[in-house]
Amino acid sequence: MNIKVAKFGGSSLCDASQFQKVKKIIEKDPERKFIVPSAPGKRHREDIKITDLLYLCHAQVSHHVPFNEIFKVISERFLHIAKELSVTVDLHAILQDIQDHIGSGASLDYVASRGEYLNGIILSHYLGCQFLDAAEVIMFHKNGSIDLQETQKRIAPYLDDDQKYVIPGFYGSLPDKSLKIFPRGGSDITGAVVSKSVSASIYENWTDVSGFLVTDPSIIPNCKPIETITYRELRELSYMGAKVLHEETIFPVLEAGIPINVKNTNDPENPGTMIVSYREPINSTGSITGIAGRKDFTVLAIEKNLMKNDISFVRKLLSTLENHQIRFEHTPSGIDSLSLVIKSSELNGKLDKLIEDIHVHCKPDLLEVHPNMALVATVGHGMAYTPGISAKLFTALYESGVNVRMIDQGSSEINIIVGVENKDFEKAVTAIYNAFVK
Ligand SMILES: Nc1ncnc2c1ncn2[C@@H]1O[C@H](COP(=O)(O)OP(=O)(O)O)[C@@H](O)[C@H]1O
Ligand SMILES: N[C@@H](CC(=O)OP(=O)(O)O)C(=O)O
Repeated sequence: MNIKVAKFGGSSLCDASQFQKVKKIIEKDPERKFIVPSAPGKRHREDIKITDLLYLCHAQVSHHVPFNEIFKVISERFLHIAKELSVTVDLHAILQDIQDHIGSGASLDYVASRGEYLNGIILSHYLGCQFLDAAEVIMFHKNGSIDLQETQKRIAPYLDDDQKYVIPGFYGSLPDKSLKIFPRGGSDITGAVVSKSVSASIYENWTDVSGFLVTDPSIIPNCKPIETITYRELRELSYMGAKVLHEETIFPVLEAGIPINVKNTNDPENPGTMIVSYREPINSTGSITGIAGRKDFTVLAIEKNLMKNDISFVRKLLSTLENHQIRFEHTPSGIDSLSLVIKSSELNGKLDKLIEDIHVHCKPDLLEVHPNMALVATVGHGMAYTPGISAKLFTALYESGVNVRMIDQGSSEINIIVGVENKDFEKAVTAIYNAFVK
């Protein structure tokens, strides 16, 4: 029998009524054998995710401030879900144990992971499935990278029975048995790691939208969904800010070619989006796959006459960044000019010294700092080979009055990135969407 892995995000498990939808989905398909839950997410716009409350608990304890009030909110949320679902597991004892551990200075990774752990326990009881603690099966190397071989070995004993298993998302264990979490949003990565480890026929990622949409629905309401997208396109879009899937999700499933199906827990019959290794390139109708972007970058624009003749210039510039431990995103360049696009958060408290050091080591003729920039990526497999795409994109931006401050097609032929001012970000996304999709 094929094995399917089904990951349910925090929005799919935010309250008892969402759990009921999840149960129907799991019961509908016997192949859905491994279920990966996140912690309860937001029930409405102003709500707070359980994971955020757990981070807050840890911060309170590290500042020697009482955390009991916040922990009470967390406990009540889980107890309420369990009560509404008539789940009889003794949550009080488990919650007390967690509270004691947090109070005695448990690690951030332990504290942050408890939302998935508790949700996993409730979900497994509610579904009548086995609970498989991620601490026992999702294994990391000492250096913090995922140990796929060991994970596969640990999950192997559970493959051939007729049980279904709930494995909480977001965390696993280091070789010394301490807990380690993935980056925020990382339950998606757990789902991919489990899929790879069990050679799943498909990795279903259940969320609150009907698949990967062409762009962020908070900018374009009723945005069109993407039917099929390649891993590479997805990687570009999620790296550039499309929130649905964590940007590292594809790596475990990429080599094995396991398709990811993004589906909507609130509309389970909708086919959602299939993420696959290959699809036909976009054709001469000039369509695109998606648009994503982020605000708050700073561009350092550097000019130096005969820059290309100074063979050590780029090395000196990048060494200066390295000395300050600053990561950059893009480096569009011209004959005698080069720009560094850096997340503004990377520069906090470091900008003045960085500029001083660039002047000392690289001696540029001109160095300008442009803060408050946003990047907008338009992504589509085969875009570079399709005449007219750039013209359409830049015409749309021009006609909307968006001032394009930077262009970067990079070496990947599936992406055109433009830099605009933060204030023009939504306008730029809307202009591109209307030109290509509407
Ligand atoms: N391109 C996009 N397609 C779909 N959703 C997007 C996109 N960009 C941003 N989003 C947002 O991502 C949300 C789903 O991601 P997330 O909140 O992490 O879900 P989950 O709780 O299921 O993990 C959607 O509700 C939507 O608001
Ligand atoms: N709960 C964790 C992990 C996660 O992936 O959550 P979600 O699936 O709701 O994005 C977080 O908030 O970061």
